[in-house]
Amino acid sequence: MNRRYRKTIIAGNWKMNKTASETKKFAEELKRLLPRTKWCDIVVCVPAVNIPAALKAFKDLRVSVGAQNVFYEKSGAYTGEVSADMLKDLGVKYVIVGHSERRQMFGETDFSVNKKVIAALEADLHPIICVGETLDQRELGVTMELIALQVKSALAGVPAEKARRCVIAYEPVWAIGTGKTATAQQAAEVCTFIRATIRHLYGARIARSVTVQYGGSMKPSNARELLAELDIDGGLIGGASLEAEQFIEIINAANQG
Ligand SMILES: O=C[C@H](O)COP(=O)(O)O
Repeated sequence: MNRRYRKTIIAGNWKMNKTASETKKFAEELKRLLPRTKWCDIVVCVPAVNIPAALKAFKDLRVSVGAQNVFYEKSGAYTGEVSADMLKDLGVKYVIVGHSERRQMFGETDFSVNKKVIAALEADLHPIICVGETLDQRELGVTMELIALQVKSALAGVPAEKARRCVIAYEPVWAIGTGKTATAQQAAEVCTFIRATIRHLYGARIARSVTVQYGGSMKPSNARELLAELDIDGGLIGGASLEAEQFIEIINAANQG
């Protein structure tokens, strides 16, 4: 089975939720519930201001801490921004790039996503690159073209040895925070297409090793079915990652997949 070539990653995206003390409380609950053996990697992407608290709280749990955004310049007059080197220096391992909320509300484009991916990789971070279509785009029948464009743009100029460190998260915009999940078949179809796009860019060996996640209303009740699909190597989870018990159920589903 090809999955042995790549990591299964269950990543929580807390978005703009939880204070530093709530982060500590969550880590304590997670510690109590965490299975002894974990086949999947676990990541929690917290608000930037809570990264030090999260690193401290998750230190002994083998849970990696991720950021939700990064700026592509190394340093300078960019008020409010955080560089990849700053994240790396703190001990962050993953960073979400191009989430649809950032594309829709904060003017993120395929061009800035590409610059952020390159900056993250230069700092030895693992970018979690989000791609996904809106409902209009799905209904117009242009999902695959759009996904190919987003994947190719994000990886433009990224050499093969760095591409294998990227994670791609397929997040249909219509399924984010709506309670509507893509069916396992819909999600798998796009995740397989993402892998084919990577194969086209970098060849079969790299395509086999890149983790492709699904995100969009993933929860305990649908995680097992989604994660059973061979080309879905984990999840990027919003709402259900805020409750330790639900997050653990998804981790357990990945462990059994
Ligand atoms: O990054 C996570 C996604 O936006 C999914 O969020 P959700 O699980 O709340 O739908």
